Formats: sequence, C-alpha cells, structure tokens
Amino acid sequence: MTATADPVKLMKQEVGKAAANLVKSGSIVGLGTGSTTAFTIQFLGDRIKSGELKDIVGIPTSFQSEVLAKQYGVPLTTLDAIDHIDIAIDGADEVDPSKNLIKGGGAAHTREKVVDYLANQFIVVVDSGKLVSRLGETFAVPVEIIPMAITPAMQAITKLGGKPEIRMGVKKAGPVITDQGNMVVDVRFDNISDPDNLEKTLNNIPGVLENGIFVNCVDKVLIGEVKDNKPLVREM
Ligand SMILES: O=C(CO)[C@H](O)[C@H](O)COP(=O)(O)O
Repeated sequence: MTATADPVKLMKQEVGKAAANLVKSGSIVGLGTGSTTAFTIQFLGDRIKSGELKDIVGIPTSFQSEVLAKQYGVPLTTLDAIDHIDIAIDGADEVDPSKNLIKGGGAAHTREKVVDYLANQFIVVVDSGKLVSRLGETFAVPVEIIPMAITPAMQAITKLGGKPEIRMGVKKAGPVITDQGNMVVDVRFDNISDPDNLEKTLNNIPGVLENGIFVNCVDKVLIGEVKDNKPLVREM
C-alpha cells in the first residue's frame, strides 16, 4: 500500500495497520466498519497473503466490512458458528477520556455493538481528531429505530431533551436505511453528563433498536497522529 499525503488518511492508515498487527494466527476477529477499519481489513489480507497470519476468521459488522473482507481475502464466519471472539477492531466517531465512545457514523452501530461487546479484547482505532473531553461535544448520538415507530420514538427522544434528525441518504433520495432495514436518527444533546444512563434510557424507548453510545467496553484505543509530517500511533 502506498502512503497518502492527506494527513487524516495517513493517520487512519497507520492506526489501521497497527491494529491489524495485533491479530494473532488462529484468532476469531470482529471486523469493524468505516474508513479506518477498511485499512485494518486490507492489512489483515496482506498478512494472510504473505503467510505471516494463518487460520483467522472474521465476523463482519456490516455489509461494508463483509465486502472488504471478501475483496482482501479475509475468511468470514457468522456468530452462529463460533462460541467466542478473540479480538474486535473498530473505529469510533468520538472517544472520551474514560474510553467511552459514540459510534454509528456509518449507521452500523447495532451490529458493531453485538460484535464488539462479545470480543475478549476490543481495540478502537481512531485519528486524533476523534478525541473529546465529553461525549456529544462534536457528534450527535445515532439511534436506530424501526420505521413504524419513527414518529413516537422521535417524540420520546425530544422529551428527553434531545434534538433528533432523521439521517438522509447521499446519492439516494430519502432516509438512510440500515443493514437491518431500519432508519437512523442523529440526536444532539446539549450535555451528556451520564453516558451510561443515556445509553440505557434511549434503548428503553419502544421501537429503538440500538444507539451509538458504547460505555465501559473498550480495552485499548489506538490513536493516529501526525507529527513533523510523520504518522505516529499512541495508546490510551
Ligand atoms: O461507527 C462506525 C460506523 O457505524 C465507524 O466505526 C465510525 O463512524 C468511524 O468511521 P471512520 O473510521 O470512517 O472515521
């Protein structure tokens, strides 16, 4: 793979590669979604092709990661065929100092939460622009809702103090539809002081399938940075 001049892409590439290097032969690997984990999947494929990495199987968290795994030669399985996941590698939209996350920028947070929470080790890969002092600082909370419940669920979210907006498609008329056939509402909150409680409260609204707040589940965050035009990876 050739290095790129775009600093954010360079950070994503370095951190994606660093995470792929943590995977050991014989592992069952959760494959995250997004532009950062796309590099991880690509580097896993490179390690398999070179013979350095043997007997791994991936569990995709989205149609996107499934397609990439097939493209780069990473064998896949399903949750029905395995009894554990050794390591999951996934991106995030925000990371707070306690390693809590907002995810779902790619509308894949429901499957991501299933896979990432099952893993014995959950590694998050981000560029340094994703670090925040408090969740909700820059990113809205994605909430996946079944279509017939969209109106009452949005009303309930508004009563909680959130400002919900249906996520609209790009190069597609109408709303984004998830891999499960649902809609996503992006919810702005003025202040998320208790992410643990907000995660549970949102999921208690009838019709809500899952939201993008991930609390107390991350083992390690790999952060990509660029210093003096050189990419670096540090750990949190
Ligand atoms: O949660 C996600 C998808 O639902 C992604 O992991 C998150 O949006 C980060 O994406 P990227 O690596 O492209 O910045």
